[in-house]
Amino acid sequence: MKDKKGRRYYKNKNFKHSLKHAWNGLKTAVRAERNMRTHILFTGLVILAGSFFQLRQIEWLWLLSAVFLVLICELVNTAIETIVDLVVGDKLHPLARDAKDIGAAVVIMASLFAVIIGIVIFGPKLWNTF
Ligand SMILES: Nc1ncnc2c1ncn2[C@@H]1O[C@H](COP(=O)(O)OP(=O)(O)OP(=O)(O)O)[C@@H](O)[C@H]1O
Repeated sequence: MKDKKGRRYYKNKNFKHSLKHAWNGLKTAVRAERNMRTHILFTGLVILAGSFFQLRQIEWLWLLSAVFLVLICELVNTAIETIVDLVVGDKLHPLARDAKDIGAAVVIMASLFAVIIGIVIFGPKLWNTF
């Protein structure tokens, strides 16, 4: 569907529109995906722990990169799942399974990276504290 100027009618008109739709996408993902809510909870806990241990700037950079990578991958995974469900509906298909499994693997890889970063940063601090 196009408007009089030949543009798709649902195309974002300006940055504010783009931002509004991105915010809606974030809300949809948080509402629909329990994993997304878990990642957000962990992000909050990690930020609290970072403040408690008064991390250095470089430690904050690694930590925030890791937790944001997990959130980004979970959003991409949710988008993949949504597209797969749109295409196949209730039908089972090996390619649908593969697409979803690979999407899940993306999140697992990012989570593994975040766990390693967490151990490297907090491991010695916890060891010295307790
Ligand atoms: N249409 C399908 N055809 C074949 N296998 C499917 C299909 N939909 C889902 N599966 C299989 O079931 C698994 C779970 O699918 P589901 O849509 O419930 O993902 P999910 O539990 O929301 O994933 P995540 O834990 O990453 O959020 C997929 O990883 C895939 O192996």
